[in-house]
Amino acid sequence: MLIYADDNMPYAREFFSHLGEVRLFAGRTVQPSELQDADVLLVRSVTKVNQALIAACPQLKFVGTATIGIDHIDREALAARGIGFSSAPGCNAQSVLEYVLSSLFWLTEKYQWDLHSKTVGVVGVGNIGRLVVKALQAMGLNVLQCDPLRAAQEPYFPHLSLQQLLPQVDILTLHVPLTRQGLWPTEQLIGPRELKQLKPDCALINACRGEVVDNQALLAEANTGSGRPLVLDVWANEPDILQALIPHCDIATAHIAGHSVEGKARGTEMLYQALCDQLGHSAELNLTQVLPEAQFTELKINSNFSLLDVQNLTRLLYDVRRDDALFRLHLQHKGFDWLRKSYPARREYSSLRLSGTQVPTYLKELGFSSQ
Ligand SMILES: NC(=O)c1ccc[n+]([C@@H]2O[C@H](COP(=O)([O-])OP(=O)(O)OC[C@H]3O[C@@H](n4cnc5c(N)ncnc54)[C@H](O)[C@@H]3O)[C@@H](O)[C@H]2O)c1
Ligand SMILES: O=C(O)[C@H](O)[C@H](O)COP(=O)(O)O
Repeated sequence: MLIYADDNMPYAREFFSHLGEVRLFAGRTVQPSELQDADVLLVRSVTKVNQALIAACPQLKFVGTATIGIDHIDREALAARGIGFSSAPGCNAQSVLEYVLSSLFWLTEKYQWDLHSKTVGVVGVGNIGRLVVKALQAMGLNVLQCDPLRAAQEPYFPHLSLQQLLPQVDILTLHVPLTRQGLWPTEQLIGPRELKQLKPDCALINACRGEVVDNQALLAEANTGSGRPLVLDVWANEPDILQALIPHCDIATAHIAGHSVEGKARGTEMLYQALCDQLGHSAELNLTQVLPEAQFTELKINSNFSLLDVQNLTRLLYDVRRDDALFRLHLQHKGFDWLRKSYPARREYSSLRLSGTQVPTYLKELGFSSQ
């Protein structure tokens, strides 16, 4: 069996070699003709699995994407050929939460906010949005939620429409999939009209998909001197992004919010399990067997630890300013995809075990583990 895997998919050989021959390919630039003898195709978000690619692979039996987003996959075309499919729902949700928290803590310091007096709007309350809501509420922030699909199914879900939510929030964070059809499409969900509905100083965080926000509208607003705090991990038309937006961003990164060591490895593991299920094999390897030891693993929390110390604690694991600095330094010469490919390791909060008799509950809600 020939298994083709994106060369940016960690541990692909470790997980899949006992099932077949693993060959690696460059995800962004691969041509369908390079994959024509594939039985299994394992991609990330940069490979478009469309009709042309599927037609070029007559033996294809399984396609997996080690990502949460599936807007690059033509699932109807896969189903029409009876090709098995799996994505990796939730694999990097914690990683995105940590990106959002680090960004919020930095904005708080930069603008000297009283974070706990802020109201945060979370749009899209699925795997990631739920973690964000839980973490912010645990720290005592006021959180408003917008998710019409959940509202339609869950009578007690505290949904506000986008129009109700926008004028009320001080920080808006987006966690929707990119969709172009259906009752609630998200392409350009935030455009000129929505920007006007926001408070002028409401911060905007986009770590879902670039096309969910009208990038030209953001630039037009920024060029008026609006000064709206901006955190952009994702951009319209990656990797050829609207570079004029970068100087207006407080944090600008290369679509790496989900790229923690655990987040990427979990994606590979989820595909491995899905392929084993399809083949009727039992899995021989799991995540804990492949993850390297973290550089530090234990920290004692004393009784005088307070909410004000959370920022310093989280910075031990991840400070988004590192990724912002790399982006501004290297984007021009090395490019968007180089930044993603050579992403330095970052471990999730759970890699640090907190000890002490009084580890606050909110730290567990943020994803830290305790003894
Ligand atoms: N930047 C990154 O590295 C990164 C990492 C992971 C995921 N993502 C993106 O984040 C998205 C969300 O991830 P997730 O795991 O939470 O997905 P999910 O499918 O679990 O949740 C998405 C939620 O959005 C809701 N939704 C859909 N349309 C909506 C609309 N018009 N308005 C409000 N809510 C709407 C859905 O009902 C769902 O609850 C992914 O689809 C992916 O594109 C980005
Ligand atoms: O949808 C996702 O899971 C994320 O956007 C993912 O982290 C994107 O990373 P890529 O697959 O492009 O490496």
